[in-house]
Amino acid sequence: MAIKVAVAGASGYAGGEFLRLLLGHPALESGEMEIGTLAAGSNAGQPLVEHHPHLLPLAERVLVETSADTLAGHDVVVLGLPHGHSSEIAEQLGPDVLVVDLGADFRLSDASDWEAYYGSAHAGTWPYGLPELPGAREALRSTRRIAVPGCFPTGASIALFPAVAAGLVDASGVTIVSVTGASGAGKSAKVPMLASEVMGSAKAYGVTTHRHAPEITQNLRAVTAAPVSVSFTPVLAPMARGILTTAVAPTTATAGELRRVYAEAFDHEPFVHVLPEGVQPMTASVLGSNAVQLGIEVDERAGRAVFTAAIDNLAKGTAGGAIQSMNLALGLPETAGLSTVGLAP
Ligand SMILES: NC(=O)C1=CN([C@@H]2O[C@H](COP(=O)(O)OP(=O)(O)OC[C@H]3O[C@@H](n4cnc5c(N)ncnc54)[C@H](OP(=O)(O)O)[C@@H]3O)[C@@H](O)[C@H]2O)C=CC1
Ligand SMILES: CC(=O)N[C@@H](CCC(=O)OP(=O)(O)O)C(=O)O
Repeated sequence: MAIKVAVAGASGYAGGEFLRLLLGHPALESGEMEIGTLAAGSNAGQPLVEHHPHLLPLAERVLVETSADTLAGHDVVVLGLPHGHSSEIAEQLGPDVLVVDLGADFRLSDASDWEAYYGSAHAGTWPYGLPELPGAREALRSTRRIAVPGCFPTGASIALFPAVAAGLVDASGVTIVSVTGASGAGKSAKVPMLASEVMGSAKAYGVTTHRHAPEITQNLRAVTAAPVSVSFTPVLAPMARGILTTAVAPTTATAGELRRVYAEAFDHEPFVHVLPEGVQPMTASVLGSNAVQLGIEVDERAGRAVFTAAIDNLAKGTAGGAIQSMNLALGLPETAGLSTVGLAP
């Protein structure tokens, strides 16, 4: 019997990217996997391709409403819904169903962090879909519930955790600035995402308040007993996709010491590529792929380590990361359906 996959939020950016990647998945091509229900909210009843003209192999598919009934009878249910909508649906799906939540509902373990940043009751915590973090891959192999990380925490956590775990940076003084494309806000975003407002300008937002600060902090606290304090600022830039994160922390380590620790952490990781000294990542190099490109430098005059990370927010930052974790949970090759080569220039 083929593994049947349903996608809720299929008309959205994250759901659409999940489907694009799934269409190239070898299990789909071999018939081991099939695409079942494609669900939406207010756009239920419309053809999928009206929202995703690039998904032509699914040209016959019509979006249905999102409910426990329409999502029943699947082996995998992917939820690409706005925050706060996943737990009600997930509760109604059986424990044997693999539920992959692209939203934030189950990422944070501290209920008070959730309440402070999201302003609602905490739904719970699921295994975190970032296999590169220590211990995460093993947990994902045996789970039926996956909380896919936020796009900013994906790049920032990968950029920082080896240095923090090895005690090579002062984790109480981490400053992160991430430049992001507009698709991170979802297709429903209007002002200030109109092309006329995004093109030709860059602007910081969520300064001191962004909800990904506690998620990044949680990921770093998981690898060290030392104090962790993170300042996080996102910057919206005129591009459709991509995130370039710059993470800076005090250090007395040399670049060589840092590079040895990062080689140990990532030499065997299929999607994380540490670039040679002096070479900086760029978002174009990872677009459409599941790759993370990392730069590692030490500013000796300032006593700071400077880590840079490029990801595609919709690929490794959401749908690609989701497929990587889904593969692990289904016992499929972790890299199936995922490219490591981006679209540059
Ligand atoms: N965009 C990104 O880079 C990232 C997104 N995510 C997360 O993925 C999730 C989806 O984001 P994204 O795709 O960008 O958002 P979009 O706004 O592009 O899509 C939202 C989807 O949810 C559906 N939806 C909205 N309200 C309801 C409802 N009440 N009931 C059922 N379906 C509903 C929409 O359907 P309809 O078209 O009918 O309105 C649409 O399919 C969010 O939780 C987001 O935080 C995570 C990481 C990165
Ligand atoms: C440009 C832009 O608005 N980006 C979004 C990132 C969305 C995302 O990845 O994260 P969640 O899954 O936690 O919503 C933001 O800053 O809120």
